[in-house]
Amino acid sequence: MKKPVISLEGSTIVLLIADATFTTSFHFLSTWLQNDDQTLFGTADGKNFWDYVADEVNFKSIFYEAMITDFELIASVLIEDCNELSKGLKSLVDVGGSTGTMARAIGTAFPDTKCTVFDLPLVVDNLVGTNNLDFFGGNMFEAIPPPNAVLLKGGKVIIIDVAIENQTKGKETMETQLCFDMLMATFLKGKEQTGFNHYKITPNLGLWSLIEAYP
Ligand SMILES: C[S@@+](CC[C@H](N)C(=O)[O-])C[C@H]1O[C@@H](n2cnc3c(N)ncnc32)[C@H](O)[C@@H]1O
Repeated sequence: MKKPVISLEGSTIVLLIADATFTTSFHFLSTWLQNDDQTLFGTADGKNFWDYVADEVNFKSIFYEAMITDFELIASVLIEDCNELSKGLKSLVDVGGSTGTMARAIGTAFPDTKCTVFDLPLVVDNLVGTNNLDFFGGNMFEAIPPPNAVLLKGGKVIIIDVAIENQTKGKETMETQLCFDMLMATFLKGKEQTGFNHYKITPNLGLWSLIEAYP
């Protein structure tokens, strides 16, 4: 698979996190620190982040475009450098797999692996699969589709995320990872990953790492 070339200026993920939707929320920081709202985003916009994405057509397109661009790059590196991972893998579910960039790339590179993309109905409902790729809409906090049980039974949980403790990549990378961490903490009640040292971490996906967790 040919690696896409992405410049910093053109990187949709950079444009996304610099979008006013994110930056203006920080004007409400002092209010949020003094109220009981779960997220800064909730204080600034009055709604949950994913509801906002669903309602705001322009932001929704910037958001999912950024996911596609970012994950095209990550998929190409993953397939080239980590193809050991897919050995014997009959099926996989990409949870929060968005419009299927990653699963489509894996399905094309490994035709014997059946890939299911699981994401919110508003994201996947109109998407069309292929012979080894399908889409399943739902809420991961309520139910995970049956093929995921196969994936877990197969013995592998693969996480692609920012692993902050990996400080070998230099100051700029660390700063960008911390910027993501700040966005996760204020927008989604989450955080980037720390404390995964007991899993195998391969930090070869730019800002992201491949984290292999085995049940
Ligand atoms: C940061 S994006 C991940 C990008 C994605 N892995 C890709 O390949 O482009 C997070 C994804 O999780 C999805 N998501 C958010 N809440 C969800 C939920 N409760 N259940 C399922 N998917 C969810 C979003 O729609 C979004 O596509």
